[in-house]
Amino acid sequence: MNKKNAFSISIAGGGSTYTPEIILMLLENLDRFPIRKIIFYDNDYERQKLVADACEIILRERAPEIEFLSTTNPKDGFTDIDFVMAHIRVGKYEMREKDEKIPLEHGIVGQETCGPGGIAYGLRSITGVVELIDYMEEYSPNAWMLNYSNPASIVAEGVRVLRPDSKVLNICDMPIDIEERMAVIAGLESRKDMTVRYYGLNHFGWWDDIRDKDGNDLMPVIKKYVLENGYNLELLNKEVRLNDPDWLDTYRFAKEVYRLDTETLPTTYFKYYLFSDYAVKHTDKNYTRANQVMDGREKRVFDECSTIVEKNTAKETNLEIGVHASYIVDLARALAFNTHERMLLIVENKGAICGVDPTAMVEIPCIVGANGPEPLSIGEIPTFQRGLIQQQLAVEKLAVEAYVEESYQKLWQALTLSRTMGDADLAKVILDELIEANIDYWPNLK
Ligand SMILES: NC(=O)c1ccc[n+]([C@@H]2O[C@H](COP(=O)([O-])OP(=O)(O)OC[C@H]3O[C@@H](n4cnc5c(N)ncnc54)[C@H](O)[C@@H]3O)[C@@H](O)[C@H]2O)c1
Ligand SMILES: O=P(O)(O)OC[C@H]1O[C@H](O[C@H]2[C@H](O)[C@@H](O)[C@@H](O)O[C@@H]2CO)[C@H](O)[C@@H](O)[C@@H]1O
Ligand SMILES: [Mn+2]
Repeated sequence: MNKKNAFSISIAGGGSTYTPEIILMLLENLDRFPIRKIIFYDNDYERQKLVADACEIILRERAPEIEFLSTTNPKDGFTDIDFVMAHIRVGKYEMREKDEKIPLEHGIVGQETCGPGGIAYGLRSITGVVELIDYMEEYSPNAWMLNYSNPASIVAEGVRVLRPDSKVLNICDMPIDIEERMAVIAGLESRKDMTVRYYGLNHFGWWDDIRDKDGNDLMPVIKKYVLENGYNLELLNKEVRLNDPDWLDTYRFAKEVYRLDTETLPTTYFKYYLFSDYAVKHTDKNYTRANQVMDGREKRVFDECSTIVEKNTAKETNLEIGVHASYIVDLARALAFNTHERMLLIVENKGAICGVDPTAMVEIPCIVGANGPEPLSIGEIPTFQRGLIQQQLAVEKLAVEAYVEESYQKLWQALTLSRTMGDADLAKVILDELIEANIDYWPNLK
């Protein structure tokens, strides 16, 4: 990594709906994190072009000194790079829609990262992410990859098994988003005014200690609010997802999840694992989240990019910065400037959570410096959490073993073991439909 000068960034998945907000975030943070070059890399030229053309205009207007390139050529995309920020969606929304609709057709949870759909997505993502790692190591061997391509748990396990020595950090912004909500509930300016203890797998974790900087326990005040409202902030007039009923429901539903264990505060995705009947009943199997995103975020972002390109200016753009982006800048800074910031990352357990497989890829607080993350010890956890983690971990490990060994049997076991699934025969029916749908993406299972 070139520490003396400004940094060079490759955004892999340049055509992502999140790319413009990442660019805006990087621009807003240039004083903390100087940049000399930004490259967009994607394997879909058409999709990336519109986003790239709009971002080129944004960059020209706000930071003309930054060199910009967009490409579908791996050598150009990964040469002379300090950080790869990766957010690819292998199979795009077309395949997300199938991941969601195939299980739902059989009365089983159909979700981007949970249950059979999440496993299907995992088997597609591993190939794409490993390919990016190989490009990075070939053309910029000292670079770090900050990866948030989903499903992060399965991707992290796949990378641990297939590229154990790679400089890849897997991250998620779900806990960040919830912590911002907790800070509002506790009357604080920002989540950075809190120190948290959190443990679990990605999209499958709990907070068991939250304090302000003076060490005061914030759990009681947050729990009191969550018991009635979940993480929905409408009561405080701070809700930012007013146009997004699905997310509002998910944040609100956290109160039901909380009631199941009032010692900890949960992440939202337990709605799908622990209350699957509710989740299925409240999903329209003909118009799932993939359809909502295609008609919502994707349309909004691409329409706005078109407007910028047509007007040849982004001075009045309504594109916004999200929490999704800010977290990656903090992480890149921690690595580049050895800040030793405390951050939640997905890392190998190695004893941090007692009673959980040492090779599990767990999401826990780490101190991040130039050498990468140093995980903090969590210690003993309650039986309820340990039981759930072990079961979900087995699902993720079996999915990766199935991918590596091309094993139909192990993938059937993975689907059967998912808490979202009941019956092994039904798991097999869903698996067979997923195999057919993923013919262009999955290994040939025997
Ligand atoms: N970790 C998190 O908390 C978090 C939060 C939000 C989104 N995400 C993830 O970010 C990713 C992007 O989400 P999105 O909704 O913007 O998707 P999107 O479909 O809009 O963008 C993904 C891009 O990846 C490209 N792509 C697909 N396969 C590729 C490959 N093999 N090589 C290079 N490019 C490839 C596509 O062409 C597309 O342009 C998804 O994986 C999503 O799940 C993660
Ligand atoms: O259904 P989608 O595509 O809108 O969201 C799926 C993603 O949801 C989480 O990310 C949220 C994030 O928590 C929130 O802060 C904000 O940035 O929006 C994101 C997406 O809407 C989750 O952490 C991701 O892994 C999912 O991909
Ligand atoms: Mn996530």
